[in-house]
Amino acid sequence: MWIKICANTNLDDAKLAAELGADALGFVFAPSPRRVTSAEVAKITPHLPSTVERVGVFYAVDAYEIARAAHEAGLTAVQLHSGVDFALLHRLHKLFAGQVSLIQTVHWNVEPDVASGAIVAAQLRKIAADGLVDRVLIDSKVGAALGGTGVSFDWDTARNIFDEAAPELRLIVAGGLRPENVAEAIQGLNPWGVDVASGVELEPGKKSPEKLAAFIRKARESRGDSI
Ligand SMILES: O=C(O)c1ccccc1NCC(=O)[C@H](O)[C@H](O)COP(=O)(O)O
Repeated sequence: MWIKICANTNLDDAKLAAELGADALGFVFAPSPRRVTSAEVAKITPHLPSTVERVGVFYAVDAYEIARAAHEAGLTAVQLHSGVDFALLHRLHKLFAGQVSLIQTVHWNVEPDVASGAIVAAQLRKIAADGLVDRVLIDSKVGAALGGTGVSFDWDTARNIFDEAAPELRLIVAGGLRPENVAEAIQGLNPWGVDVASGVELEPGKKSPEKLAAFIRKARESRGDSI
């Protein structure tokens, strides 16, 4: 089970998450109460174990801007978090030349009258057919908010879609995960990975050591991973 702890803003939280066994740490460059700059992240990443992925979360902005930030901040992966833009993905793939990996987010709109299941399934099929990225993060869209919402999407509907739409993709579940529900998400959706921001916080931008430890332990236990 791949575990990403997202929206880190300071060295203490990032080091603790790595010590507790996170596989990846996220830093939000998109507009957010947890937003960081590449200069701030550059002071954190040199102190992290080299085995831990450092993921920058970006909205679709200019490819060179993303590449500059990734280089300055010492990122090993970029997560594109505002719609699927194949031209941008291909530009970044070329610029990074295998040095920085790409994760594409697909949003599940939680509004009850939106056919989110069908929309997500269609996007997954297109991403799989394009063939450039194999890691796709599914996150909740709540009104205009695209991340850090603390809201889960409809796991019951998602279950069949994840199994059928694009079995070749490595799916990462996000949106409203917490220590109390991460095992249920893993057992119900069988994702390749899980991702959390607000569910392990004391307040926006500050992690709770207890929640971090509980989240990572419960995610690992639910798959029978060694802790
Ligand atoms: O976390 C944010 O504040 C955020 C804001 C805008 C875009 C993305 C953001 N986070 C990206 C992530 O990968 C989060 O882990 C994901 O949205 C889940 O958040 P949460 O529901 O709070 O666990």
